[in-house]
Amino acid sequence: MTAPDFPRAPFQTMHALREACINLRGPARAAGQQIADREATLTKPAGSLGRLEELTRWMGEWQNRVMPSLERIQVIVFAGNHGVVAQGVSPWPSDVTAQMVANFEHGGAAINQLARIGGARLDVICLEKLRSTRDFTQGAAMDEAGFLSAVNTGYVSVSPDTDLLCPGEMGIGNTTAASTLSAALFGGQGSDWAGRGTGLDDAGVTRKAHVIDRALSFHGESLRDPLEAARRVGGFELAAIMGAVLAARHHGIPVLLDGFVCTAAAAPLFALSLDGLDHTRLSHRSAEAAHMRLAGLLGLDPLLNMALRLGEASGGALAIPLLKAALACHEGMATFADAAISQADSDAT
Ligand SMILES: Cc1cc2ncn([C@H]3O[C@H](COP(=O)(O)O)[C@@H](O)[C@H]3O)c2cc1C
Ligand SMILES: O=C(O)c1cccnc1
Repeated sequence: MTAPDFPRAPFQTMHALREACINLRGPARAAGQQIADREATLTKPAGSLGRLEELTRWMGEWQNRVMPSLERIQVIVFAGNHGVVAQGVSPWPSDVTAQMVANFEHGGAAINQLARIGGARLDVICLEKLRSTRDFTQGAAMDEAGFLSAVNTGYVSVSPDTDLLCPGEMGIGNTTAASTLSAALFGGQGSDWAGRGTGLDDAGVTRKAHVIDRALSFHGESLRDPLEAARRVGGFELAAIMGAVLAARHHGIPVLLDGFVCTAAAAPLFALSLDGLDHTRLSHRSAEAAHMRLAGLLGLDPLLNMALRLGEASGGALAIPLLKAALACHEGMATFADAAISQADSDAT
């Protein structure tokens, strides 16, 4: 578990970042067609491996490979702290963020186990030495320099030769940032987006909803721009996730998004460009109530429904074996010709 050496920051200005979010490469349709053609020859009724078939095609189209690879998988957990914790939005103190980073480093967290099972490398990256953002009910969470630095850190943490990226986060208070950012991007009020996070009771959820409403009215029209919304009511680790997901797009790396916080962090890319998350799949449906509201708005259909509500990239890591299974079938199955199996009467299908 090592932090990579960082090359020069790719985005010096908000304008440069915005351009990079808008000028996106598309999928390699020719590779996808070849994958579909091979799939049709494999010894099974057409379409019978359901979403596994679609996942293979998706990986191949973004990797631009007729035979996709899952040799090099990167799980990256970005850690950051949140000034809005001062408003009583989490049952846990901000100190837990650093304590969990130490736990990641000692191999004791859920993500250590799940990344190992998935055969993935795990990087843990602390943003701003875990200095808190500004309380966004009273000002912008980040200034432009801090926001860009976090986006750049996320961007350069993705190795261009990675086959699959699973981004995740650790940051006490960050479900409030995710809810506020979701409301800023897609509308609605605090009560539409506030959930229990790490275990708030009903009174706590009501308080959290009011905090979100106060932030929305404080920032007002400035939230109309997705990057401004991410800077004003997001967080350092959310900005880094956005940077990492953008880097994956530029390098042709498919991405498994995690739960509510990770999905909200990536959502500005969709708000800036409707195809901005086409290289991602949603690994799972989080138990955080607003996750499915957000997923529906983004057009993302979760692969797993395991009632996880953890973060840390846990859902993404848990779904890696599904992708490996899809690939194993595509790669290893015999064709009808190889196995000398008669095919269905095409008039009857
Ligand atoms: C021990 C512990 C480990 C965690 N791992 C992820 N989270 C998750 O919970 C936090 C968000 O929830 P809220 O907004 O309610 O604070 C984030 O750190 C998230 O990654 C954890 C939380 C705790 C307490
Ligand atoms: O779904 C998530 O991302 C989530 C839910 C609860 C706590 N932390 C993260």
